[in-house]
Amino acid sequence: MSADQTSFTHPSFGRMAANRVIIFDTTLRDGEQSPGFSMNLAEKLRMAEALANLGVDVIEAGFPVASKGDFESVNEIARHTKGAVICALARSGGARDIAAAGEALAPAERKRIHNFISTSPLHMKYKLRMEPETVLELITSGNRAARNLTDDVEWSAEDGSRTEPDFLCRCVEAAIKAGATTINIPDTVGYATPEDMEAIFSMLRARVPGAHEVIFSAHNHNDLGLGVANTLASIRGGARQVECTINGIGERAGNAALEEIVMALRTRNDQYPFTTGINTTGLLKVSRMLATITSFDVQPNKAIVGRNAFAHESGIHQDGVLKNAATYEIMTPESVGWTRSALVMGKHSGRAAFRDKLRALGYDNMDEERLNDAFTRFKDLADRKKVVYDDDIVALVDDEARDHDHIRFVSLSLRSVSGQPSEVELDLTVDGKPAHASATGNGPVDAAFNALRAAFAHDARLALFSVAAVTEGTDAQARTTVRLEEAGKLVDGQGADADTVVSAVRAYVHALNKLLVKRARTAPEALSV
Ligand SMILES: CC(=O)SCCNC(=O)CCNC(=O)[C@H](O)C(C)(C)COP(=O)(O)OP(=O)(O)OC[C@H]1O[C@@H](n2cnc3c(N)ncnc32)[C@H](O)[C@@H]1OP(=O)(O)O
Ligand SMILES: CC(C)C(=O)C(=O)O
Repeated sequence: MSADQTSFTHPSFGRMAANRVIIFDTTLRDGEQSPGFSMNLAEKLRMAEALANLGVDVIEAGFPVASKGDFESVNEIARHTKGAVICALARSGGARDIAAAGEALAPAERKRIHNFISTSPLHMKYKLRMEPETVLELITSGNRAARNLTDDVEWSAEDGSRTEPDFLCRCVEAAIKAGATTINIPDTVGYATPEDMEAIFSMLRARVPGAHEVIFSAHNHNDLGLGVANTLASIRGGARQVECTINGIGERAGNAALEEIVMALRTRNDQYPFTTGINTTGLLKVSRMLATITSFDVQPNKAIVGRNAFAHESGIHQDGVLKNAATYEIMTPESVGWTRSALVMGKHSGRAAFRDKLRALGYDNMDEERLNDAFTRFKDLADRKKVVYDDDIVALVDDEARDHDHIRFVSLSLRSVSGQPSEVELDLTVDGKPAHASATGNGPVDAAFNALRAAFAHDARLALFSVAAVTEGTDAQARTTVRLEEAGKLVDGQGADADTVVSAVRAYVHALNKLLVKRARTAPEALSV
């Protein structure tokens, strides 16, 4: 079919608009071939159902001659999975392969036999050890045999991108004459460039007799990271079927990723005025299903489905997204199945995101001074902690949000050598005036509390001291509680900091402030001691 035709007729799809691109998913065949990604029958059936529900046009279910398990998988998927064409792979020169494919596909509503053979000089000489004329003969015999079993026949020129152009044209012509209705040109080893792939399809459509009667297909691998780019270029050259896998899994560096191709066509429809049948809001769910089944998660920065794909940490980006998401998002997260963008609070975050996070956590009306103090502490914490969780922010904001701040913690320095008394230098402000003290003690917390007594004399008794982690991980903040008892009154103070000693001092200062407030309520002149 030519790219400028108004429509084309396909044995399995009937009449299709010229701008419709057929999505051929090979997650269960090429994807499953790659080391560590094998799936059992139940898993393949679940994936096949998910792919059909996603709107994939063709599901390549396996290579039936490879094993009884592969045969059974193709056969069961053919029996149970509705809504998509079910496809099976076979070698062009393998009569048993093609017969096995036909038998395995028998229950399918719509079936495709996909046969292939290498056509590049390297593959013919060293792998097949066949002369080109023999390969041409097998192309003819293989496609005839497949066409006797189904009208929907695909033929692939394995290593097609490294095949001599004249010979490739001869092979494609032979395949079409023998009954192939889809011609697939794989960049089997991921060697091609976008320019190569566009030129190959343009050449074939211009030179091969009968080219306008078939659908051209691209199958690109990602060894140079060009799988998706080469696929788009193939479409520009006239391909109207693309072969791809979920999460880009496949041999070696994988295949072109389905989610990336589909969203590239959708997002850059200005340059690629093509449609697919994919329900894009289902992309993340299918991606995660595959990751769960194979126990291989995608990398965080994986396009479309990686956990960072719609996550923003840097303050300038967060500020931009809060003002207008389109400043840093070229598609909506919801369009691919995320519920929302994520503003990740970390050392690169700014005030705009911090304020937005506080609102989300229920701190709507913090005054600017306290917010700035809390933000400063947040940034210090973020410099020390790999991930700052909401609980961390709640803990440190609660510290800053307290009304009673006659005494405020400023800084602490600690010298602690095992077997020797710990030494602490402590700086506070008391009603805005600086207060400094140093002290020693049996351990850093004891020394810190002794320094507190020296900086702000008081008689209260330490009734309780406890420490808990705010979140998981060794870099978690310590949440501490200090209970003071004075004249029968008990007060509890809380503190939080990644440094346990600082957290303890904050909790003690919080308790002291509460005591001072209690005194003020019972004897106003008793604020100072
Ligand atoms: C690019 C791709 O992803 S192609 C698909 C790759 N997938 C697989 O290989 C699926 C799993 N493979 C298998 O189970 C096996 O390789 C089988 C069942 C296909 C063949 O097994 P075996 O008969 O043991 O052959 P083996 O795997 O050792 O070698 C492959 C043979 O097929 C031949 N061959 C490869 N492609 C073709 C072809 N398109 N047409 C005819 N013969 C071919 C090779 O020349 C080799 O023949 P040789 O043994 O005479 O040298
Ligand atoms: C069999 C063909 C389509 C293939 O997987 C490849 O060449 O990469």
